[in-house]
Order: sequence, then C-alpha cells, then structure tokens
Amino acid sequence: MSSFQGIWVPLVTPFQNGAIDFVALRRLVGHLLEKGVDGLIVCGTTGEPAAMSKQEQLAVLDTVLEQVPAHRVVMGLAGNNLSELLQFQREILKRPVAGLLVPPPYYIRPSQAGLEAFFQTVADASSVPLILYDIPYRTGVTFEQATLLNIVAHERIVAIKDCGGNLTHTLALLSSGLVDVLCGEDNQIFSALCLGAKGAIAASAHVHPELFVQLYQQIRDNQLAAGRVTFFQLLPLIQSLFIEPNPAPVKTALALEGLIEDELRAPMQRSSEAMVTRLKEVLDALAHDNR
Ligand SMILES: O=C(O)C1=N[C@H](C(=O)O)C[C@H](O)C1
Repeated sequence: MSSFQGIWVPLVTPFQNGAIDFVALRRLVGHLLEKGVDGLIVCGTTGEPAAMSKQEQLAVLDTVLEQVPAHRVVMGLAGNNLSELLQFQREILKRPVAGLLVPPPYYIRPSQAGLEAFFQTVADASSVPLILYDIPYRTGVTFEQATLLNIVAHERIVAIKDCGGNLTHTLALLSSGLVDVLCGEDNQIFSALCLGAKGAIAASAHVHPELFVQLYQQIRDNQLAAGRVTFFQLLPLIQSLFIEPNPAPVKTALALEGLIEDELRAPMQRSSEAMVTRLKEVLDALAHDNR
C-alpha cells in the first residue's frame, strides 16, 4: 500500500497580469490544508505546466514545499523528449517530494513496448515513488491492460491516477493488488472509492474541499448511505467544473471565493459568462445546503 491515500488536490497555478501570483498560491495552499486535504499535486494538468517554464514550475514547487510537509507533495513530470524529461526529473529530485505524477509521452504515440520502456526508464531513474497518470484524452496514448499491469509491476510505481475511462482496466488494476488506484475522473469518485480506490486526485476538490474529505472518510468508514448523500450534493459542482476545459471553471470558482484571480495562460481561456452564472448558482446552492 502506498502513502497516497485520500483526497489530493492538483493545484491550479494562480496568475496575475501574466506572472505567477505567489501570494495567492500561498493563500490557496493554506486554505486547502485547513480544510483537511491529504496532499497536493504541483504541476498536474490542472496547474497549467505546459504554459510554464521549468524554472516557473520549480518555483511553484519550492513555494509549496515551504508550507507543506514533503510527504504530502507530489510533482507532475510530463514530457515527450526523454532526455529533457530525465534532466528535469533530476532537478525535481533535489527537492524532498513524496512522489512524481508521470503521464505517458504525449503526441508521439509510442507502441506498447515503447510505453513499458518509457516507464521503466523513468522509474529506474527515480529515488521516489511514481504515480502513473493514465489520461488518454489528453495524451493520445491508450494503454492495453497487459501493458498497464506490466508497468505497475515495477516496485517504484506504486499508484495509478486513473482517468482512463475503462472500467475493465480499473477492475484489473484493483484486483491485481500491484498498485493503488487513485480516481482521476471526478464524477466517478464515489463508485471508484466503493470499488476500492485508495483516494482521488480531483481538480474539483479545490472547491468545498471539506466535502470531498468528508466523502472519502464516509466511504472509508463504510458509511455508504451518508457518502452517497455527500456525493450527490457535490455532483452538480463536479459536473459544472468540467463543462468548459479544466482548469478554467475551477479558477473561476476560486476567484468567486476570493482566493485567486480568474486568470489563465493562453491558449486556455477564462470561463464564459454563462459558466460564471452557473457556478454562482451552484456555489450558492452548496452554501445553502451546508448552512
Ligand atoms: O491535473 C490533474 O491532476 C487533473 N486533471 C484532470 C484533467 O486533466 O482535467 C482532472 C482531474 O480532476 C485532475
């Protein structure tokens, strides 16, 4: 069993006038810790690392590590140039992170053997555990089940962030006992936890994180009926946050809560006016329910 359990939030990167807003970053991190989340992912997809330099990514990581114990911090490591990726991995590993969240190389569509070799190379080069990030709709890479099971047999690959959308694969991973499954599809969080996922990496858990923590604890403690109530209370929020490309709606919701500016880096766009209106309604309803 890995140490990656419970609710982990893939942090947005707050921006202001194009630059990283470190004041807002610290405020957001403090808020999430206070609400009881188990850990933070720096520079997951939601953190917009594709629009940031390596130096900026490391500056965000260093800022988070000043505030959060290292065993609760995982860093995203994505790329399709293997030697550059390994170089960045070495830079990251000069810091005391708990793990690395690693998707397959995007855009180039390697063979299944190429995917196995890629993960073996990155895992062999790592001094910390890896979370395999299976997200075909972003990477263009679809794993076969046998490939996934071969990859997670590596002793350093201890968990999978499962956004694969393939229940057969999820069940095979869960029953293999080789790896912990972390739900990465936010609207499947209740069913995944009931099936035995150890937690979730959920962008939507930026908003009302305490309810996501409550949901996780209810299912962990076999309070299924209560967990179902919490999940259906959260579902309109979760669904709304993914109508437009993540992390735009999440950033809008956090801006409505006064935690960050509503700003993304191009080509990502701010939420539409319709989304802003919808999020205000959803947040009002949640606040009313929890009064
Ligand atoms: O950044 C992440 O980690 C997540 N990304 C998914 C996405 O690609 O939109 C969503 C998930 O909630 C977490």
